This record gives sequence, C-alpha cells and structure tokens, in this order.
Amino acid sequence: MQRIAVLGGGAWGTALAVHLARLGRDVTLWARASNNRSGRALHAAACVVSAIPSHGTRDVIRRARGLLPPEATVVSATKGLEVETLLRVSEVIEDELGSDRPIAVLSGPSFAAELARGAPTAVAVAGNCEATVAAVQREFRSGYFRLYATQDLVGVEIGGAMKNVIAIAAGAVESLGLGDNCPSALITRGLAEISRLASALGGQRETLAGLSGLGDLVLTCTGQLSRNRSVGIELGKGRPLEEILGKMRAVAEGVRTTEAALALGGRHGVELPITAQMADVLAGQKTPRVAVEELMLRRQRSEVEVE
Ligand SMILES: NC(=O)c1ccc[n+]([C@@H]2O[C@H](COP(=O)([O-])OP(=O)(O)OC[C@H]3O[C@@H](n4cnc5c(N)ncnc54)[C@H](O)[C@@H]3O)[C@@H](O)[C@H]2O)c1
Ligand SMILES: O=P(O)(O)OC[C@H](O)CO
Repeated sequence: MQRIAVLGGGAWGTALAVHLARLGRDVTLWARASNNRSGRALHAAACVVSAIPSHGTRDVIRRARGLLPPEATVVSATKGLEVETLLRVSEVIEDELGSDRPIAVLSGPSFAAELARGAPTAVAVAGNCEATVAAVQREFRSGYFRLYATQDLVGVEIGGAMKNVIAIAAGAVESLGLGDNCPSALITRGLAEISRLASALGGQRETLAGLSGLGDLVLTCTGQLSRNRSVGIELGKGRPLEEILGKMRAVAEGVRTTEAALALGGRHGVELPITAQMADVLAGQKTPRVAVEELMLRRQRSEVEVE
C-alpha cells in the first residue's frame, strides 16, 4: 500500500499527508484547488484517505469514483454524519463506491497540529474487513502514531461524530464559569448519550469506552485546539452562531452533527437530552444557561441503563 492519495487539503488531510510522507509513502494531497496531476494520481493509488468535511464527502467521492482503481482501499478520516441522509461517512462512501470496496475509518483523540509535529497519538481503526484494518494499521503506524484495530465501524464513527456535539456544550459551560463539577458531569453523561445512540445503531458499548469514544470526548471537550469547543465558548459569551461561524475558517463538524444525531435518535427511539438542548442553543432558541438549568431539572433516573 505504498501509493496513497489524500483527499482534503484542510488541517487533518495535510497532517495525515505529512505523516505518511515522513513514513516514506508516495503521497499526493488533493485539495479543492488541485490541478489535474493530483486527480491523475488517484489512478495509481493503492489507498485513498478521505479527510473532507462530512458535508462535502459524497460530492468529492462521486467525482473521484471514475479515477479510483477498483481495489483501492478508502480510509475515512472524517468525523460527522451526512445531514440529508443521516448516514455515517463510511456508509456514504459505500453508497458511492459499492459494498465490495475495502473501507476503513480512522478516529480517535488526534489534533492535526500535534500529529503533524510528531506528538505521540493513538487512534482506533475500524473497517468492513479484517485484512483492510490490518493493512491500515501496518501502513500508518510509526514511533509516534499507534492504531488499535476493531471491527466496530458503527461505534467508532458515532463516537467520532457525537463527541463534537458534546464539545460544543463543554465550551459553552466553560464560558459560563460554572466550576469543575459541571464539565465533568457533562462529559460523563455525554458519553452515556453517545453510547446509547451507538448501541441502538448496532455498535458495541465497549468501543465508546475507547479511543473513539471517551478518549476523543475528553480531548475535544478540554483541549485548547478544539474548534468545536471554541464554538461553544463563543456561544456561552452570547454570540449568535452565524457570527461565530462567519469568523471561522475551519470546520466545526458538531454544528451539523447536532441536527443529524437528534434526527437519528428520533428515528431509533433514543433519548439524547444534551444533544436536544444543544440543538435549541445552536438555533438561538435558548441560552446555554437555560439549557444547563433544564438538564439539571430533568426527571432523575438510574445511572446505568438496563437494555
Ligand atoms: N483538524 C483536526 O484536528 C482533525 C482531527 C481529526 C479529524 N478531523 C476531521 O477531519 C475532517 C476535515 O477537517 P479539517 O480539520 O481538515 O478541516 P479544515 O477546516 O481544516 O479544512 C476543511 C477542508 O475541506 C475543504 N472543504 C470544505 N468544504 C468542502 C466541500 N464541500 N467539498 C470539498 N472540500 C471541502 C476546505 O477547502 C478545506 O481544505 C472533519 O470531519 C474533522 O472533524 C479533524
Ligand atoms: O478541532 P475539533 O473540535 O474539530 O477536534 C479535532 C479532532 O477531532 C480531535 O480529535
């Protein structure tokens, strides 16, 4: 799997391309403004890494479809859901490329800037076939990048998408200056909510205790580099969402994922109280302070759910 094409010239695509080039792989980075040469590089790719934001993935994969060798593995590094269809990103890729295509998903606590400078990082890799997962583990690993294998695509993708929603909430809570108890409760109950949705969709709860669950949730809710957390911080200061997003150049996936996750929860009869509150906050229908009050006053219940 020496020849690798990376789709997406944002922070994450660039960091992964830098990492793979450092490992001696023959890497081409495709960005929106790329020329035909980058497009042609897809012809020869043994592996295509997709680091396009979730809302652009279908379009880019569809355009790449005719250029990709049929056996090339596609590795999704995107964390989000497709709002229109409520599909996970690997499902979008499968929809476009067919179910025979080897597909893997990379997700876990991983700020692009840290991977780019070679800071020790561990992620989960899931896939639709064991050999594909093993190949990605082998080809992407380094002295500072470690990949843990799993077959649980659902758990890994729901963990990666949903942590962004909770991170926006964590940023808002931080802005309100409510102390340390509140963010800790938010992370813990956020994880319960993520696990509930993943489980209803066929994922394994244990996956959510791992890197693409608890690991990424803690990083994104507390890490200074998180874009999602920073959106929450600004919301907590009372700034309207349009103004916040208007000033951001980078994508904060949690904004779109909130709506999609809520709809997915509704479809599967899963209660997502924090996500529901965040949907109202993002829509400007409620302040973060009122959202916290309403969450605190919900009916009290058992901590562990019996399925
Ligand atoms: N930045 C990180 O630390 C990080 C880490 C892990 C995963 N991710 C995930 O990777 C994905 C990409 O994030 P990023 O940080 O690279 O984003 P970014 O904001 O740095 O860049 C996004 C890139 O996507 C391009 N883009 C935007 N809309 C597009 C569209 N409709 N079609 C094609 N290209 C489009 C932009 O031109 C830009 O190059 C997201 O799902 C994110 O959650 C990011
Ligand atoms: O900057 P964020 O909030 O998009 O988070 C980046 C990564 O997903 C952290 O693992």
